[in-house]
Amino acid sequence: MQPAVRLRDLHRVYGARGTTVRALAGVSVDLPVGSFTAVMGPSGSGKSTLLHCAAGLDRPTSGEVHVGGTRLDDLSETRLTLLRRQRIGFVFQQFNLLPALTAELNVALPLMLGGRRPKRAETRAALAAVGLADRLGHRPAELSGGQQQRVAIARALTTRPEVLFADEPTGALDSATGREVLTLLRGMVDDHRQTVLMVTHDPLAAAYADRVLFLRDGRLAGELVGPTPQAVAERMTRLEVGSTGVTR
Ligand SMILES: Nc1ncnc2c1ncn2[C@@H]1O[C@H](COP(=O)(O)OP(=O)(O)OP(=O)(O)O)[C@@H](O)[C@H]1O
Repeated sequence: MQPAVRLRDLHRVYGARGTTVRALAGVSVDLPVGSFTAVMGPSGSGKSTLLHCAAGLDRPTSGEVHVGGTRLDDLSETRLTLLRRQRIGFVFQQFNLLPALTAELNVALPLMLGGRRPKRAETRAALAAVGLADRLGHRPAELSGGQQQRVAIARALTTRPEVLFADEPTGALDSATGREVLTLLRGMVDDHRQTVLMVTHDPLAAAYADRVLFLRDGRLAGELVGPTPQAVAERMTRLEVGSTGVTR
């Protein structure tokens, strides 16, 4: 079966002559449909760059990115924008909700941008699914951080994306709220066979995934299948000792 995401020999070099940074130095990996994968590694190891290239938010310098059967890295900007809207969902650390819009309208927005007039029942069902049926009319400033992240997840889910890309989705949340968000992501994979790729610094968060990919200096430096927080933390400690990047 075709993987949800296929990355082949991805390289990403930033900057020009003299001051170049090699953020990705040849990453190849497949994400099976209906899998939850976490990406970890020391600071500067290329995690966000990998996620952005895989999601079509950034273009690799060389290599191939496939989402479903579509090759992304050589699409025109217009077609890439359409594909992102229709087939990819995003959740970021800082929620990225529009402050002037209610929760309900924030959730409806991707469908509207896709040229559809969303049914009220649809957006309400998405908010109910993340436990926010009673917060439809609230604006982001009237919601807690965890509630805002749940709105962002509901928004990402309304288009039923093939792949959800999450960049530190629990980074701005306390641990209890973070666990709720991770349980929602886990449920998307288990109940709806969606595919999730999540960058995180937190071994507890990574342990919600089926598999953890470790990056070091822009390269894959191993993986853990069926990760436990302890095993992830141990592997991270070893990686940080050997990394040439800034460690934390
Ligand atoms: N737009 C850019 N221009 C120049 N260099 C960049 C750019 N984006 C990232 N880099 C560099 O590429 C490398 C990888 O960055 P990236 O953000 O992917 O790392 P990361 O593993 O996500 O780090 P962190 O855990 O600190 O968020 C770093 O050395 C970074 O400084």
